[in-house]
Amino acid sequence: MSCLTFVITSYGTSHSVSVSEILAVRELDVGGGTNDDGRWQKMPQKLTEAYPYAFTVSYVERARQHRWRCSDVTFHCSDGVLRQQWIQTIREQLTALTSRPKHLLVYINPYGGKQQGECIYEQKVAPLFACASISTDVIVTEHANHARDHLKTEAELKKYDGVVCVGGDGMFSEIVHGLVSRTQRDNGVDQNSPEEKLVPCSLRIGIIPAGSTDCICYATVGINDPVTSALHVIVGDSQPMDVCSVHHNNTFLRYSISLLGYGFYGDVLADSERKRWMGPARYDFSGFKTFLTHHHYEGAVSFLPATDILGTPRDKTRCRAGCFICQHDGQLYSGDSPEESKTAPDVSDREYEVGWGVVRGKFLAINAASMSCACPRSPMGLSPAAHLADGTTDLILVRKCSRFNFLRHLLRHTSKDDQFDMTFVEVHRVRRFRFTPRHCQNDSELDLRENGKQLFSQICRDHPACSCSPAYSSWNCDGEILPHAAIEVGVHCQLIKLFARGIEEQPLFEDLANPQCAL
Ligand SMILES: CCCCCCCCCCCCC/C=C/[C@@H](O)[C@H](COP(=O)(O)O)NC(=O)CCCCC
Ligand SMILES: Nc1ncnc2c1ncn2[C@@H]1O[C@H](COP(=O)(O)OP(=O)(O)O)[C@@H](O)[C@H]1O
Ligand SMILES: [Ca+2]
Repeated sequence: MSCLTFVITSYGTSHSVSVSEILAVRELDVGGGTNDDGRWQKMPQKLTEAYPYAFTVSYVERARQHRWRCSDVTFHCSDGVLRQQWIQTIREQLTALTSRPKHLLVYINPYGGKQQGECIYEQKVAPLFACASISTDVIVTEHANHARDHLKTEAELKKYDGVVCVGGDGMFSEIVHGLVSRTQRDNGVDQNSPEEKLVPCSLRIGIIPAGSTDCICYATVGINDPVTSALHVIVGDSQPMDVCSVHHNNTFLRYSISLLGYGFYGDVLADSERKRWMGPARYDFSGFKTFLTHHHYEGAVSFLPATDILGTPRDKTRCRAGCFICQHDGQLYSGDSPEESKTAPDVSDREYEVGWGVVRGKFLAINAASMSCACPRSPMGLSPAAHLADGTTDLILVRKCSRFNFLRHLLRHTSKDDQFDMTFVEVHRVRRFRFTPRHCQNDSELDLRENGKQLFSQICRDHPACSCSPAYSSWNCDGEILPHAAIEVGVHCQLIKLFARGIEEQPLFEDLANPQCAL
């Protein structure tokens, strides 16, 4: 990686910036004393006299908790020709970085989170894209599924180097559905077949967090911060991600990237949707209420364990930037046997159809986490050792237990304690799974739900003191409710790519305010 190294004379220390982390370079009018953005430059008189020709380099600076900031360093030259040579050379180096996007399609959900999407984009993100000479087409959505349908049918995707969504996990899910469906249609792939091998999407997706949970951003960047996310887009990062497909009776329902949760998380979501006016706090309210109702659900979970992989859900190591396991698609054997290593295991690989396991019983929660699902509420996540791009999902089964024990389990999500180290919890790293609720024997499941059983569920939900449990919960699929309880799920290894790099290990910090350098 090429590095621009500069000496900071005022401190007598040296500091290097990788070209890949330079955002832009521009001339500076020393006489005027201000930057392009109007910020006042403090320049010693002697320096400006001896070196009157200046230029400013904007680059990525790392701050605490995985936060990135745009910093400026100003260089002073003794003559104008030298300055032009420097500016031209840096611009040539930046142009050679082919992974950087030049033209982006941006969707803003004005309705997600605290309804600040437009303001966040205009104030924090658009100026950075402009500084990095990225042009954009911006669409503020007018209704749910606007972005999904636009991507699926209308958007001229060839014009763009990526798609950016400003919103939460639900908005990101819309973008994924639009892009994945469009890619399958363009390649003649039938999404309704659970066995079908899907074609990966070529366009990368950027997430500017402006939703309620924003767990996909948090788990891929390490923080929910619009500026940090915008900078990851500008430098052209690329992080592959697994995607789960969800089917019911050979009919495609949805894709899931983070959490598929039945029981507790399904009930929290169903209740919280009626309280959207509360904003992100709706999850705390509904979470507490759902915890008090303490409903369990009966059924059978069958699953195909990923036995041929590196890593387990109980590992102490974490998926981080440059993760070794994800680089090898999670496979145990790589390198020596070319055929084995080239093909990522996928839901369509028949050889994996052997060795299914089955667990029957009463469950408080059935969760599938294709990634850690870390978020501000749970900084380690639902499955702290899950990988972003290993072709597996962690299936977490929480059996019926006392309220006290369930509370202990939930509270462990907020600390470093192991939430799986409890007798009523089991976790399996799987490639596929199915769930069949006990009362679901055939296709009439939905009819039943819409009639008597649904009514029964509602009565029980409204009377938490009642000791009986409803027959069905709902699936929470990245924050959207699924209409079916009986589902079949398969993981598609690295189907999409984000403008992210995974969570970086924490660096040491230096405080370099407004450095000035002589060349
Ligand atoms: C009594 C203490 C309880 C503490 C429990 C903490 C556990 C939190 C784990 C959260 C996992 C979140 C997984 C992500 C799900 C999102 O996809 C989804 C939609 O997000 P968004 O579109 O941005 O709103 N969010 C949820 O389903 C919220 C679940 C909150 C549960 C309390
Ligand atoms: N303009 C709009 N009006 C209403 N709903 C929208 C609009 N644009 C997107 N949506 C929907 O809003 C829902 C929530 O969006 P999201 O950005 O995830 O916010 P939150 O994190 O608060 O749930 C998603 O289901 C998405 O489809
Ligand atoms: Ca995974």
